[in-house]
Amino acid sequence: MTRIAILGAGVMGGALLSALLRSGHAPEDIVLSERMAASTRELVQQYAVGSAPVEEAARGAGIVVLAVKPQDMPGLLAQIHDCIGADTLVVSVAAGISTGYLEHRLPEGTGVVRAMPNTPAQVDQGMSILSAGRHCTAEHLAQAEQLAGTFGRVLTLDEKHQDAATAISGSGPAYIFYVTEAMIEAGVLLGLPRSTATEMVVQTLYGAATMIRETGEHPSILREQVSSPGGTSVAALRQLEDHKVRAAFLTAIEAAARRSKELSAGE
Ligand SMILES: NC(=O)C1=CN([C@@H]2O[C@H](COP(=O)(O)OP(=O)(O)OC[C@H]3O[C@@H](n4cnc5c(N)ncnc54)[C@H](O)[C@@H]3O)[C@@H](O)[C@H]2O)C=CC1
Ligand SMILES: O=C(O)[C@@H]1CCC=N1
Repeated sequence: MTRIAILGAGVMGGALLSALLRSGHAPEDIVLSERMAASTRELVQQYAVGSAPVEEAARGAGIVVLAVKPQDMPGLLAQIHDCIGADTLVVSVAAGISTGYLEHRLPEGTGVVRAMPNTPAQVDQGMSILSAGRHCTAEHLAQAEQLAGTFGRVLTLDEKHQDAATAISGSGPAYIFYVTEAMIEAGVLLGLPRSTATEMVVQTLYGAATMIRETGEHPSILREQVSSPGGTSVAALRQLEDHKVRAAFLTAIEAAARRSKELSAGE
């Protein structure tokens, strides 16, 4: 089986590691490299996978996953440059880092895929957007799609959409968690015990998301079904409009996309 090296085992690298194991990859086919010794020890003990310095982990791997912060990418690429084989696929999950940037810092002709996953990958409900680099073959892309498919849904899009993908689905869970927190806080304000408010909010989010997926209806139709004339929902929605919550989402998501562009240091 293809050996997979995960370089950087923080939130995303760790999520990928556990998803691969859940989906049946053998621990001996996965090697991780993490510069924080305590995290490495914990993951190696928990998952029985091997660990090695980045150079060693990358050498001989069929797929090398780069899961470090964008700021750490130049150093990592310099470290592994001479360890990438001719057929190795390099998959980067870093926000803002383009395939061109990676290709310029890896051996000429390296197959590269830029991926934008999200943290629901931890529970196999991820959303990953993939974009192929210049030297990425159909087989490379299929490998990357299969890899990302182990922890959720996958879309393959032109790279020009990656900043939008980062802003919508990459960072998206943060907005949903923020809304969740706010709704729980509102329940507490109305006198509910925090645990009761949490259960109500979480099941409501889960139910609403499931409804959107299963009915295929536009969210505005589903919202109208909840909003009885002169009732409670319209009273609340009017406040959300008055406080420009929709406009705030547009501005916020634009800011995330802008930040994704800024993180890209060019080629
Ligand atoms: N957290 C998220 O929701 C998402 C993160 N991403 C991207 O994933 C990448 C990683 O993000 P997180 O996992 O959140 O960060 P993190 O900080 O949790 O993990 C990064 C890990 O890389 C390690 N590291 C850095 N340089 C290293 C090196 N040279 N050798 C070995 N290990 C090294 C760090 O010690 C750290 O544990 C980022 O580029 C981010 O843009 C993408 C989608 C979602
Ligand atoms: O906030 C970030 O920069 C990363 C990329 C997408 C989600 N988390």
